[in-house]
Amino acid sequence: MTDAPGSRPLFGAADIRALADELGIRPTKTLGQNFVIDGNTIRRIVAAAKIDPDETVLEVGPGLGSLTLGLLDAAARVVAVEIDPVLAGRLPATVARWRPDAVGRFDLVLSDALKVTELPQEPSAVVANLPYNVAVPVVLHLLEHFPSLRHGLVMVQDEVADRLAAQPGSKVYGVPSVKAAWYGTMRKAGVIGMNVFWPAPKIHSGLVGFARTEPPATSATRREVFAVIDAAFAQRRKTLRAALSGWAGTGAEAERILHAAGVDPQARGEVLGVADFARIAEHKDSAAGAAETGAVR
Ligand SMILES: C[S@@+](CC[C@H](N)C(=O)[O-])C[C@H]1O[C@@H](n2cnc3c(N)ncnc32)[C@H](O)[C@@H]1O
Repeated sequence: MTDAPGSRPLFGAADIRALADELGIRPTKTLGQNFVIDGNTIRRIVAAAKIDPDETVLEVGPGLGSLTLGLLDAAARVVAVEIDPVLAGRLPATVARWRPDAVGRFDLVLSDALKVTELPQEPSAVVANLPYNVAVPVVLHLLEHFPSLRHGLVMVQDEVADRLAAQPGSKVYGVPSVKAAWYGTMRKAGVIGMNVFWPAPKIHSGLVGFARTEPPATSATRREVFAVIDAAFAQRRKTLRAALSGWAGTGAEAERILHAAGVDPQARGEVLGVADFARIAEHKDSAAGAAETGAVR
C-alpha cells in the first residue's frame, strides 16, 4: 500500500500480515474477521463518515487496528469494542506505535458488542467494519442502548446494506429496514470490492450511512412496534390480515386493528413504513388479545 502524499502513514497490507503472523492469528469466519488492508479504503470510509474533529467515535471490532488508526486522525476520541482477546490485547501497542500522540484519546473495551450497555466515553458517532454475521443485531443494539449516537457509517455485506437502506415497496425491504427506520435514516454510501480485505470475502461489501431521527410519535412502546413488524414479515407473502392474525388473536381482530389504524387489511407488510407499524401497534387491545390466547397478564 502506498500512502497519499501528505497523509499520515496508515498501517498497510504488509504491516497487517506481519502483525497477524506475530500474533499467530488465523482470521475466523465465526467472528467475521476480514481485515481491511488498503489505505485508500480506510480513507474512503473515514471521509464518508463525516466526523467532526471534536467527536467521540465508537468503533465495533477494531481487529488489527487499520480503521482505528484512520479514525484517530479524524476524531477527538475513539472507543473501540472488540470481542477477541488476542486482537484487543495488541491494540494499545499498535496505537502507541503508529499514533503515539493518540494514546490518551483511545479507549478499548474487551466485550461482545451485542452485550455492551456502558462505555467509558459517550460516543456521538459509530464507524465500523462490522462482523457480517451479527451486523444488523449490532446496529440495532447500539442505536437502542446509546442514544448519544447521532450518526454513523458502517460497512456490512452489500446485500445487508441494501436491506438496511431499503424503502417501503422495494423487493429487499424487510425487518432490518423497518427496525432501522425506527432510529433514523439509512442511506447506501457505496460498494467496496473484495480485494481490499485479508482474507478476501466471497461477496462485495456495502457502506451504509446513518443519521438519527426521532421515532414516530406513538403511545405504543418500541417493543410493541417491533412485535408487529416481526409478525408482519414472518409471513411476508401473506396479507396483513392473515400475517397478523396470530399476533392479534384472530383474523377478525387483526382486521379490526388494521381498519382502526387506517391500513388496508389486504395489503402486505412490505408497503408499510415504520409509522404505519406504530399505528397498528397502538390499536391493539391487549385485553382482547390476551383473552383470545388465554394468556394471563
Ligand atoms: C470485519 S472485521 C473488522 C476488523 C477491522 N476493523 C478492519 O476493518 O480491518 C470484524 C471485527 O469484529 C470483531 N468482532 C466479531 N464479533 C464481535 C462482537 N460480537 N463484538 C465485538 N467485536 C466483534 C472481530 O474479532 C473482528 O476484529
